[in-house]
Amino acid sequence: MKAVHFGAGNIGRGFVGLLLHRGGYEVVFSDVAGALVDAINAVESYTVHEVGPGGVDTVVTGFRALNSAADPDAVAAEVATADVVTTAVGPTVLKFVAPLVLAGLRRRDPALPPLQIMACENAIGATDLLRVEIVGLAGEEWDASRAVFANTAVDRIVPAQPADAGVDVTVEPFFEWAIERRPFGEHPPVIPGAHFVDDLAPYIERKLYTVNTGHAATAYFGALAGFDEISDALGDPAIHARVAAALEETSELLAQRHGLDPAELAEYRATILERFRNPALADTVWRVGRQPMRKLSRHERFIGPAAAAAELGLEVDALVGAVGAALSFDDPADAQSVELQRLLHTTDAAELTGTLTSLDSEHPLFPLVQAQVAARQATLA
Ligand SMILES: NC(=O)c1ccc[n+]([C@@H]2O[C@H](COP(=O)([O-])OP(=O)(O)OC[C@H]3O[C@@H](n4cnc5c(N)ncnc54)[C@H](O)[C@@H]3O)[C@@H](O)[C@H]2O)c1
Ligand SMILES: O=P(O)(O)OC[C@@H](O)[C@@H](O)[C@H](O)[C@H](O)CO
Repeated sequence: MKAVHFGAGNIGRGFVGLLLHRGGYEVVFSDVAGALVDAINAVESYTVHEVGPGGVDTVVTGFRALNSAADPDAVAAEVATADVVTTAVGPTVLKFVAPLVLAGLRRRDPALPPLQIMACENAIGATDLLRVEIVGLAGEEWDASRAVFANTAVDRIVPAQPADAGVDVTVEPFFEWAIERRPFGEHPPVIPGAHFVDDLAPYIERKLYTVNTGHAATAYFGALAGFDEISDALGDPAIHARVAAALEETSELLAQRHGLDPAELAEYRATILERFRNPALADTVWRVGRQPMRKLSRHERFIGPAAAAAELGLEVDALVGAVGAALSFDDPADAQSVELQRLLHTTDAAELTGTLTSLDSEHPLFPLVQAQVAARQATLA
């Protein structure tokens, strides 16, 4: 069995590649970073180090890597004969992966089973997004019987890796991978430890609106207070209280929307905050806060739950406070952070609120976010 995995970065090697290897797939990593591709091809194995309570080391073998920027044709040839395609490139990069997957499908022997495609990104409906890109490129030639698409929710914290780590990856021991079951019919992919579910919505929303809302809130409050590391930021009682309050608001929404048990949600929140506090993980506010404009967009970790909660008349003060902290995220190395700070200097508060969140000005959340934008602009004047 063979899997082609796009994005040989932190989660690609430290989670998706690892579980595909455990499932018995040969893993062909495809990446645009030439030095990373060379480094992967220079070794016969790499080690995933789990740090924290119960952590173990796992040696991964049976992989190779291709440079999709230098040799897209080779990638298409691998896709043509693969069983599974996965991605972990970031939601905004899926449109660049789509042409390669389509090129592989065009070359695929019609006698082969449908290609099983799963995008493993932090976004609701990421695989749907990839499917729309592929189908759009194919136009009238699209043959829906050649591929199956399943949305997934992946959870494991994999920080940026030290420069001297080679292709080894340090990760937390915890992981969760929920995958839509129905698209696969009787033939799901072999991924030990993953669970297949009929309705992914509660899983992806619980994950994105708890793990990622809490993580990003910690990063933005932490950066504002001068912390570099997530574990240190959460050690600050004032930041802990603000993050916990934001997660109580998202839990209330999840309980109402999906009927999730409040006591189980409280336990889930506690586990997650404990994961963030893992001192062995060396995760930074800069990685976790990366791409703040993506994180402030309509269906993402802040505006997604806050908009839905506001529509239901639920509390959103803590989430709105976290949005305010996100507006202060100022990392010269992050293109979206630079653009956000530029827009704050140049754009009227109401217009910028609409640009960032895509909320209608009549939406009950709109004036609350606009007030945060105006307050941030007042500090810059
Ligand atoms: N790191 C985590 O803790 C974690 C956990 C769950 C989900 N995710 C999600 O996984 C995705 C990747 O995150 P990451 O932390 O591994 O980032 P990363 O930057 O470590 O890895 C992304 C990789 O994608 C590669 N890439 C960029 N453009 C590409 C292209 N066109 N084709 C092939 N490869 C390309 C990059 O070179 C890089 O190696 C994101 O959507 C993220 O939200 C990350
Ligand atoms: O990858 P992002 O930028 O969407 O979010 C940053 C982190 O919150 C994220 O990578 C988490 O570590 C991960 O989602 C944990 O499962």
